[in-house]
Amino acid sequence: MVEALSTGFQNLYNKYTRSENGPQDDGRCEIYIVPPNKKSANTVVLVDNNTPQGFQRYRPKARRSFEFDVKQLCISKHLKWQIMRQSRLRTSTGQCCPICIPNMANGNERVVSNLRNLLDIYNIKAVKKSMFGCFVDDLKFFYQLKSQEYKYIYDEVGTHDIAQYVLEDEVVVKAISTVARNACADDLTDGDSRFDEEMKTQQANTRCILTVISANAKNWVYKVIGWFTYRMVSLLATSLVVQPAQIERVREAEQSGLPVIYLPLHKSHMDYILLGLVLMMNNIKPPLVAAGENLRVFFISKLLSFLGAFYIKRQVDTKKDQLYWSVLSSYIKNSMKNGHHIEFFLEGARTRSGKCCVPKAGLLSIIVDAYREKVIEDAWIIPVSMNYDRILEGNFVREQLGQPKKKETFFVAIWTFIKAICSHYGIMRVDFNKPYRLRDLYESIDKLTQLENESLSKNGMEVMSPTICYKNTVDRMAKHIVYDCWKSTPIMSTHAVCFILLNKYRNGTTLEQLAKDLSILRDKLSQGDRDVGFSGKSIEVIKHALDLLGPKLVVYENTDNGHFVKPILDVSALIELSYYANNLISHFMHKSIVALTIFKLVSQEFWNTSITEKKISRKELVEDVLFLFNLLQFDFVFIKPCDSLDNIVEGVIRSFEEEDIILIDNMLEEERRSRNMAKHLDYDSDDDYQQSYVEVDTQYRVNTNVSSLNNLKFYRSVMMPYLECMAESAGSFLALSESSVTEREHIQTILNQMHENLEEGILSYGESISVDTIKHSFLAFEKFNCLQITTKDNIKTLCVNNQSSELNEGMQVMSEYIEEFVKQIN
Ligand SMILES: O=P(O)(O)OC[C@H](O)CO
Repeated sequence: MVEALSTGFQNLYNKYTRSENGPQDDGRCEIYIVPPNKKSANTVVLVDNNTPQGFQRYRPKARRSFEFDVKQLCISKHLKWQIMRQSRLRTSTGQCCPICIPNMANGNERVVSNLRNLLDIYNIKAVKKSMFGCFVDDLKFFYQLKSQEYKYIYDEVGTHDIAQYVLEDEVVVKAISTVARNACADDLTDGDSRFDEEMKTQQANTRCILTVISANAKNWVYKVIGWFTYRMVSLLATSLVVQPAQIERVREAEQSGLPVIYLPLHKSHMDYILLGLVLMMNNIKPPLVAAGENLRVFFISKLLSFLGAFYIKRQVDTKKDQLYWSVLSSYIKNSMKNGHHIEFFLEGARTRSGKCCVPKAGLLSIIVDAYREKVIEDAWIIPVSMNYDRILEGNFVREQLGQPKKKETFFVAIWTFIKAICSHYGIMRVDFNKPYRLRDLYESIDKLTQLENESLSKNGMEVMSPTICYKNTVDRMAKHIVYDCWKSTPIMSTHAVCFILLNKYRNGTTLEQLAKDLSILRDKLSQGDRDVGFSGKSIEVIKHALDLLGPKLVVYENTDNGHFVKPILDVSALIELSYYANNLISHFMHKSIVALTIFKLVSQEFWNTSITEKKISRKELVEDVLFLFNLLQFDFVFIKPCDSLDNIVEGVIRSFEEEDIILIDNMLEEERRSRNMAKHLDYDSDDDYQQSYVEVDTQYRVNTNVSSLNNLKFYRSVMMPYLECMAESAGSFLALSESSVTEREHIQTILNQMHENLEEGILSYGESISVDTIKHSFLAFEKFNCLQITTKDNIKTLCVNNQSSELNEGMQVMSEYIEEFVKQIN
């Protein structure tokens, strides 16, 4: 992979001609070329004409003209959202992949699904209304819930509890003796007695690890806490929405006797609470939940453990921490074997940016191992997404701006709870993707990995070892699961409103215009088989969303021309707004990447003259899209392992044809046909024939009319903040006087530089300031061989100058290449 990336980049490097924006007199490189303020007919381009030299400036004065008052907030808090009353055909989202799980895939079926609000227990017919009122009825409902069996929980069943299984596990026993042997390797003088002593120490260690890891699920705690959580969620949210059809599928999977692996995308600490509550209220056995050790705080840790939480280290080096890893693996495997379901977050931590994070495959590999080692016959995979109009945590702005994460403590939790019940959070929604078998996904992805290995061997390249093959397979499985889940996540009202405001109306618009845009967006989402977490008239939806977002994020004022809505454009507000807007990136990311590339490929004169179209080469387009996919590989999962770049580009081009951005061409159809034919020949023919086929480069005709241009600009703006951040990061290394710098220090330098550039109007998007993306840029540059990262005593050091100074040159090219994407065209 590393080699493929660096070769790809080397090719770019070789053919690259330098941009005009090289280093300035003072040796610093100009980071940005600022866009022209080209005003268009339908005001898609956001321009402030008062700013000098046509720079875009988003530095608002503080405005406090928000209309909502306390009374209105109270009304809104108790207003039941109409959503559950609508019985209509909805897209059955979260279907299985038709390529990897063909036996379970149903295409884009639509189902009659009457969404249900679980907070309304009378409506869902969970309990009959009694004369004692809802408080007693709720209690009765939770008391009557089915008691689940948790037979192998530590300390509960005496000698045959799960701890014994783990302690007797061959792998754990081996790990104990290996660690003991390693520990006394430097002290051989004392012989066996020293080793025996060390064995005892490691056995005690194993028990300690197990005590921390083990969950202690208890039925009565589930019921009491379930009831309490239910009351709490009723206070915070207007509704907790689920799709009954999805719940039925989960129930079927759960009753099959196989373990169920719940894999939610991680947005909030509410995630595990909501998932448990939803399952419990539907009499489905809740899973054991892998929780980070950061949640082991006074009282709460015990409580969560009674609710099935097992605590794991946030980062485990499987080689250095061999004992820990073996105990954890054995605990999870034995739990599954003994009838437990498991829940964990593939992303590892809550998303700080609103979009999904690139998954980590560690825990998934334990599940796959269990299947391969025949500890379990198979398992059900259920990707889950929890969606919130507003998250309880408030926002992650501090962390995105480089401040350390606040530690979880008992008092912080209590304070968050008190703050939460004084506020309101709109709709919460839990969606379950269609369950599928672990075996099916594993076998399909493994086949792909084996094919790749075969092709490496055919081409005389070094083949992957079985360990690397297996690692790749599990990595790909994790990516596939997260990609599918993210793509099928419903869009909430706040997500849609923030998205439109940030990408179309940064300078504000009327409420009516916003409602029109929301209706268009709803149609587009529905055409793309995306579900939305709201219903009703667009104007009401917007009012609901604005109410939740509040005056710190949006200005909503009465003007002579009616109601005017405008996002607050200071950095903190922009980062928070983009957190919500980023939920839609999954729907627009491919179009955005292609739009960014088209802008790069068309030449300068294209925008100034009266030409009606401009041809661009498909080959170059695909190359640039590939470059962007690789550059942003630590921020996004762009592509499922079973899909191809070609397919994705082709899909975007076809939809750009429908939108008249790319002009339909008869020749193009011809070329498509011959390309498809060539593809088939590729599969069927022998090598000699393949070599004789020479692909002709297709030329796409880009339409230059105003509407096409504005659509392109809109799509481009979706991913632009990420590219701006990458460009800032690459540029920062060129201004570096030292050859190496610590990661921490350099992140701060980049953040300062970005704030300065934003102040001067050089940086267009305040939300591009993100510590996450900066860190990911370092990793990407390392893959491209432009940067070296070394870690010593947990301190990361970045180095751009090696002895041959090739790295620095690489970074120069990298910076200039990214500039080509972020520059704005005259
Ligand atoms: O987002 P983090 O880093 O606080 O991690 C959240 C995880 O749920 C911890 O289990």
